Amino acid sequence: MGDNIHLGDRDGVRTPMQWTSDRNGGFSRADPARLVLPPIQDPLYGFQAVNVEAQSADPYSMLNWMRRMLSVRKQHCAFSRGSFRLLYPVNRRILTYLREYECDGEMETILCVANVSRSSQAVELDLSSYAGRVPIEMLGGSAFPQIGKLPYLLTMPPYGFYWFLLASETRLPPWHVPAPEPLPELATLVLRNGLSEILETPRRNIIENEALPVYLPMRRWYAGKQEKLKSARISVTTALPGSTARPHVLPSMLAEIETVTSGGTDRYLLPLGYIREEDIITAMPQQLALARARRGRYVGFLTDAFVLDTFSFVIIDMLRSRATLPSSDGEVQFLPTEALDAVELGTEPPIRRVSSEQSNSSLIIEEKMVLKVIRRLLPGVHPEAEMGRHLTSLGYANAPRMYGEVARIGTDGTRHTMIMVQEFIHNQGDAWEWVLDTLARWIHHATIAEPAAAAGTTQEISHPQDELLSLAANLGKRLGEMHALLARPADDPAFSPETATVDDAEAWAMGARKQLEAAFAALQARSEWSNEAEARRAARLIGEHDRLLDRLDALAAAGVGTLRMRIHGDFHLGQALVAHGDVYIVDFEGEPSKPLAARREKSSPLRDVAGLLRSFDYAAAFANTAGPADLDEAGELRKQEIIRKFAPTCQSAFLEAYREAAYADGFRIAPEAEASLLQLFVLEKAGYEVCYEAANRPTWIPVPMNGLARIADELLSTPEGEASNG
Ligand SMILES: Nc1ncnc2c1ncn2[C@@H]1O[C@H](COP(=O)(O)OP(=O)(O)O)[C@@H](O)[C@H]1O
Ligand SMILES: O=P(O)(O)O[C@H]1O[C@H](CO)[C@@H](O[C@H]2O[C@H](CO)[C@@H](O)[C@H](O)[C@H]2O)[C@H](O)[C@H]1O
Repeated sequence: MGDNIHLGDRDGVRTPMQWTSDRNGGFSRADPARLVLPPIQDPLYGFQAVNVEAQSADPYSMLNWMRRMLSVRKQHCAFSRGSFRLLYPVNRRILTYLREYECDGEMETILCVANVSRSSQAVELDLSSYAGRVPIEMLGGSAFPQIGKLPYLLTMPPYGFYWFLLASETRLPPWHVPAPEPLPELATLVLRNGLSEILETPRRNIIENEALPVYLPMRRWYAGKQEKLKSARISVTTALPGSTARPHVLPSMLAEIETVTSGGTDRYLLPLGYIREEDIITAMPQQLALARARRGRYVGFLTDAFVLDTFSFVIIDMLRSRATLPSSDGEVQFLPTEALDAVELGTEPPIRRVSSEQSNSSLIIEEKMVLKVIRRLLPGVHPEAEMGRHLTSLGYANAPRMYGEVARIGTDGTRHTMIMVQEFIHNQGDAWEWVLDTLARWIHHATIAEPAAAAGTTQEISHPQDELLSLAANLGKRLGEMHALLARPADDPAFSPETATVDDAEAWAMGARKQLEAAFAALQARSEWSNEAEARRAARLIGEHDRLLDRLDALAAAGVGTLRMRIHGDFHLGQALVAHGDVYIVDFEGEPSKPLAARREKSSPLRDVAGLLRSFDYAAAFANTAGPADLDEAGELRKQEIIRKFAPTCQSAFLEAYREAAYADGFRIAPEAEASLLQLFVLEKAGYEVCYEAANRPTWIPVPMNGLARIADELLSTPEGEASNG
């Protein structure tokens, strides 16, 4: 600022500092004509246009940019003391180097990439030795796609640059959907006619003994990752008909895979289909392939039929015709609801896959319906299908309408729900993503944009904090309304509310005890923590085991006489869709690791409330590891203050709105019972989360572990019989 490149020698940088737009740029009150070297008057760079006062007020000015760069640089020793290693990408217009420095036992790695040319460039970097790490852009705090074994592609604007912190997997952004990892090597099967031939030897042996043992542990929906897989076999199959619209496509099959691990026997649904190589237009059929399959002159893949559009079309056709298909064990029934009749689809409706790598796999058909393949098959009535029908019949408007269910009824009468189809809710994402985005905006607002807001140069229409509080209140209101409906007397015994007895309270305490014991076992089994503080916290928590469990009975006893009814069962921010300024509740299947009967049990509605309270805590913990990395000490303090404030204020707004909406028509839970039960269920939920993360996302364990440690501290610091309002 203030350089005059037209002056000779070094005088160009010796012009006075342009402080303000006042006389002489605020540098001197003297008569401008009497200055030895007058400040720059140039219309572009003169002090009227460029000065410290104006630049301080603009968060995106050169001055503030420079401050942020300096502050980032100061926070990371790797910039000043780290090792320096040049990378040599093929594109020589891109300068790339790594800085690494070990600080407090942790290696910090920074990747710097600069486009030194005047045109946009693309570059492929070999970062395979950092596979699994997540590049976090250090100025804005945004996470980039995870590094894999393949070359890492970046596009750069003219003279653009990036500084990335190569962080651990826990910093993955919520939108991140990992590309499914293909099997390292695919066997080749030969098929003459239909898919049923895979059930014959030697093809069956190849699938069961070679492909599945590698394939299953790579799937997010496979819940046995912690145990050794002893065997996997195709236990039940149901042949689906072909599609009349696509006669060249080989009919798919509903295959049920029985797995045996040290933890027991499980059953998973893996619809199988065949796709010719020439028909493949996306990577997924190949990524999710179990084997190559040759059929006549065509080469193709035996793959998860979820990725084949024809599979979904056939399921919808079967539902519309209320079909029943014979299966190797019983029959598969296609059970539509009346609501399905009102939904019309085009001849080739577009299909969008939400993700194949969740607890279940969901896809969206023509933005009208969601088809969900249930992966872990359990015997019994499926709570989501049942709740969907019931809430639709009660006229509850904030959950998707149920369109149908596909279930296999075994020869012994056992039911296994395999697929569900429901209304698609147009949405702005789920509340988890929404909360994280809004929280990040709040932090940005308070740490970077606020000085500008104070100077009146920017205007936010609404404050992110207000938006968060309003979302929290909406969540409370809609959950409360749902519970108020479910608390009403019902003809169907599966839905009629009851009063909790002493036995129920004992069962609640027992359930929480088992869950916590499993969580302690998972914590004890973990040998490595990412830092000393975490390791100490885990050890301290484990040490509180007995004292904590001793408190459960008293907490549960406070629930005697309160209402037991059907509930959501696994309510968290990811189970609410944000749409039209409102929220919609989805995924009524309950906690996926429990048997169906347990998930259908009537329980306290406060379990759902506790689930959401925990979820705000998760969001706070997640936000703490994300967000702008360029904060100076004051900015970091403000960020911490926001994160500290966020969860409790949202939790209060949520609770208040919940009570107002739920406690009506004689359904009310007294404050003391409410406080004790919330403590019990929050504890149990945190225990569940530790186990869930251990089995599914082990790098996330610290999030619920830290939560559990804090809840335990709060509880143990209050004398027994006195509930803390944590
Ligand atoms: N009815 C729906 N309308 C729109 N999107 C939905 C609907 N149901 C589910 N989704 C989307 O699919 C995601 C996963 O659905 P969910 O039922 O939670 O599956 P899972 O049982 O695998 O967790 C949700 O977070 C949401 O983004
Ligand atoms: O959505 P699902 O039915 O598959 O539920 C399971 O997975 C959830 C994570 O996807 C898990 O939720 C936990 O992580 C969430 C953030 O990803 C957080 O908002 C929740 O509060 C936390 O419990 C859920 O417990 C599990 O059952």
